[in-house]
Amino acid sequence: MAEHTGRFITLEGIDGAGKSTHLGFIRDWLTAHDIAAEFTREPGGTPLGEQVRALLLAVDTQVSLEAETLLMFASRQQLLSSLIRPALQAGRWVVSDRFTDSTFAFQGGGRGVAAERIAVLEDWVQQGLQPDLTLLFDVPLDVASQRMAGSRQLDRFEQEKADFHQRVRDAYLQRAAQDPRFRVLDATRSIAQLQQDIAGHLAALLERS
Ligand SMILES: Nc1ncnc2c1ncn2[C@@H]1O[C@H](COP(=O)(O)OP(=O)(O)O)[C@@H](O)[C@H]1O
Ligand SMILES: Cc1cn([C@H]2C[C@H](O)[C@@H](COP(=O)(O)OP(=O)(O)O)O2)c(=O)[nH]c1=O
Repeated sequence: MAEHTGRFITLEGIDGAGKSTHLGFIRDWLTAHDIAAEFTREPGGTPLGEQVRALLLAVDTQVSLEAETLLMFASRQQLLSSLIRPALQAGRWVVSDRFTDSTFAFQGGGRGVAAERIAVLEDWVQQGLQPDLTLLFDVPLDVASQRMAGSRQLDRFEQEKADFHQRVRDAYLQRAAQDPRFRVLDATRSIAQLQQDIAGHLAALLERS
């Protein structure tokens, strides 16, 4: 028997790919289908997680790559135990703006932490729980940086050089190729085209028993 009855959806992509833009659309789609859902984000989503987020995104924070990885998982454990698991067990859907694939992509691909090490933390913290559907918003770096230009103050990750973001994108695509829970969206297309695709993926997930 499945561990939970709700569905767990995660949104992933390099910074500026456009994933946060679609949260409102997903919220409206779920409401229109009478589905109760929780929306959250990583790092963050709980009082402790939001403090971790503030620390990790601040441009003047000095942190080793191991400590950064562990803090991502500390925030994740808190979020899983206080929000994600209870919601799924109660039959609610959960939509998270980033989850563990971000750690494999940013700390793994971007910073060079071994994927095997991240997988140990994943097993410990998630105990087998995985998203049911992961939407990967994929764009070339130049499109993402154009989208971010002028529109926001860059955080500690966004300030990284282009080769870091290229490794993050490559790590995402490599991971997506190995796991059927991913849907890779060509996020260079218009918001309307993307929403059409997203609606199709949500409908398919709703149909899945
Ligand atoms: N498909 C799209 N086409 C054009 N602009 C987009 C598209 N998706 C998002 N944007 C714009 O790109 C910027 C970054 O989007 P955002 O959703 O904040 O990215 P992310 O959450 O992936 O970092 C925003 O200004 C947003 O309006
Ligand atoms: C969840 C997670 C996020 N991150 C990074 C990716 C992002 O640059 C940053 C915050 O994500 P995000 O919320 O996408 O930033 P924004 O609000 O600016 O769109 O944290 C990691 O490096 N590892 C992780 O495990």
